[in-house]
Amino acid sequence: MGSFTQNGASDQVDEAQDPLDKHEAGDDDADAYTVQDFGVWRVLLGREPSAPFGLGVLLDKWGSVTAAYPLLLRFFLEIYTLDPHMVLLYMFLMLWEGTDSVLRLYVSSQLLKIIEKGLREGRPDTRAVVQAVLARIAFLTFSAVAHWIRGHLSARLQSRVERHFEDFLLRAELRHDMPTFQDNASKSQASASDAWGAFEGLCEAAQRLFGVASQLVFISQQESGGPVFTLLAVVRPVLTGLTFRPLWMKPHVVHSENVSYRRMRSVKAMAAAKYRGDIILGNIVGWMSNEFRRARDALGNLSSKHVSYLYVLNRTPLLDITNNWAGELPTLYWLLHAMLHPERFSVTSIALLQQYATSLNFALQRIFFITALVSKRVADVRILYDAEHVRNQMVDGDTAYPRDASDAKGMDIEIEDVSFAYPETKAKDSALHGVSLHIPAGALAVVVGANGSGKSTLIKLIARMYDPDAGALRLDGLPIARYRLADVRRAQAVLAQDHQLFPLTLGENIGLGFLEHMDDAEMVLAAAADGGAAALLEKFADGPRTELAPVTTAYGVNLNDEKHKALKGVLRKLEKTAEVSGGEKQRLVAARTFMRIRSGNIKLLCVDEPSSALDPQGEFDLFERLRATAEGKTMIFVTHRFGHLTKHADVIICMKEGQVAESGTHKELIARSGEYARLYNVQARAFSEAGPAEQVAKPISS
Ligand SMILES: Nc1ncnc2c1ncn2[C@@H]1O[C@H](COP(=O)(O)OP(=O)(O)OP(=O)(O)O)[C@@H](O)[C@H]1O
Repeated sequence: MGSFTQNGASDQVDEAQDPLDKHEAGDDDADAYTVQDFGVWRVLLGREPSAPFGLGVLLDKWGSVTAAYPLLLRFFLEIYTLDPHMVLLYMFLMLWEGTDSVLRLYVSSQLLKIIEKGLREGRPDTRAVVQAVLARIAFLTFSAVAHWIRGHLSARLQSRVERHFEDFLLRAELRHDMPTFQDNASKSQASASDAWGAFEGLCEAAQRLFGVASQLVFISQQESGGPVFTLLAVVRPVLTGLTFRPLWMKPHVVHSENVSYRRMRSVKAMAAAKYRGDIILGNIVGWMSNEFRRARDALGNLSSKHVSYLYVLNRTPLLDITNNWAGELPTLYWLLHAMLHPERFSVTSIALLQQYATSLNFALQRIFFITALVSKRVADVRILYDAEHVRNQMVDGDTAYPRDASDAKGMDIEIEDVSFAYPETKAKDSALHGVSLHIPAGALAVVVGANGSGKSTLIKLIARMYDPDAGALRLDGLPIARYRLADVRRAQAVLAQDHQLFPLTLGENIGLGFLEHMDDAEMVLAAAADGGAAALLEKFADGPRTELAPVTTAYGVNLNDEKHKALKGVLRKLEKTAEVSGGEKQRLVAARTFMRIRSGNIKLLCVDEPSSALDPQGEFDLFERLRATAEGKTMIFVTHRFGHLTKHADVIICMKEGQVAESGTHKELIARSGEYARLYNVQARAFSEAGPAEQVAKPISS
């Protein structure tokens, strides 16, 4: 018999053959990759240009950097215009810090030379020593001050840049229509912090390049340095840099196939607060401990250290040996030089040569590291700007709605042979197929039908959240897609079952229905009363100014000591969230719709079962007020309850399996004894079979 569990974690350290193995690199497969295991990790390594010592990769990356020049120019100009003075000063200080090493070398070489001269002549030149020491102190002081100023500038500039790109990304994302938003491929992977990372990283790369260039020039011109020494000192860092190919620089995918490791992780995840109730009630504490221990024992010595670390361990020691030998070249040069020109040699020159070699080695190694990062920074900038090129899948129209200033208060809706499947279920079952119906302006339509029959989908198409795949949907005689989307939205109010409360005040949550009067306290309170939320507002001390779920910024650190009880108390009171019940939330959302109806622009009101959590009286009151407030406008109510609404309906549309099963008035549909009558009778029977008390709520009779 099959099992649902990954049982026997202990005997499953060795896993079955990975099905991905068969994708191993083939010569003609552009996307090929190879599979390697490191500890508990399986790494799929993408193919890269093969070149000796990674030189090809390096050139390739620089190529991509130069190709991105126009984009980088835009990026820097955009940041520059945020605060030109601050940006220029920041960049100047960055470059200045780049010369830090060469200035350090210069100052200490001067000091060493003066000391040596003093030692040789038997009497130190006090004046020169004092001057050199003062120069060194001045340089160190200036350096520290420059660093301090840059730290301050960096904190401000970073926030400025991040906010600027947060705004950019927010605008790019907010303009997406529903299908685009739901399409994962259109989601930007960029973040505002990447923007700052790119700016800072690129400035740092320039700083390092400047620093290395100045060191190379300085050292090659020194008496105790020279071009040959400079060349030899460069060999080791260049070799190390070119052979430096850590995992993070390679295109790769990491995952773990190890059942024991995965089991350990999932049991550990089960300790989270949200599972605690189920764990206690299910009495599975003992099982969890045993399972964890079994998995732990099965893993034995297999390493689960970060895969980057394990990857580096895997490389041949020959590279390290060669690099270390290359590092000895400057020493060999000194020895040779000392043997050939013993008169030119001194302790100072040896100290200086050593300093030069160390400094160059460090600076050049940093350059290779930074170079690897530069191409990532450039890619980040590209991804950032790509966010604005995502095209909406729905095309906006250019006709104003309404087309004329007619007195018609309602919206005429014609649907002809419409079919539609949700983007993520394309090619599978359609949510609607061959739907045709007509709701005249000012009519009250009630849509009924079983779960999943397509009622909400119909509303979503009328509200142009999606476009039909086939057929025509006309508003006031013109295809909906011909109208400007913003105009259509302004003329519609949709109250559905899945609205959310925003992390704003209660008043704002209502006021958002009519932006121009959002701060009109009187109007907000009146809308709250219509939505049945007036009593709720009074419940909170801050009334409409209450924030239910304030944005949380507060946190405390190291407050466990008794001494910090007061601070802990303050933290507990800060940014406290408040709760409302499901029914109260629906009342607040309904109040927002009443606010929207008050805008005076509404020609269509769609109400899609917004009352699932309301008590019967609340639901009755809500529907009555909605009908009264939207009198004369077209109204579409989606409901499962056959009650007072169907009595008032001009047309009832009965949906079944994505199609209109039938439509007509209540009387007509009951007389037809079709799907509507069947659904109606299911409810009616429940009432007629119940006792007399329940019969009070009996549905309307035919
Ligand atoms: N966002 C979505 N993505 C994919 N399929 C969806 C989505 N929303 C609805 N569907 C599917 O479309 C079909 C019609 O759903 P719809 O929500 O219109 O039904 P409904 O009649 O309003 O149902 P209910 O009475 O349960 O609210 C269902 O098969 C449903 O699973």
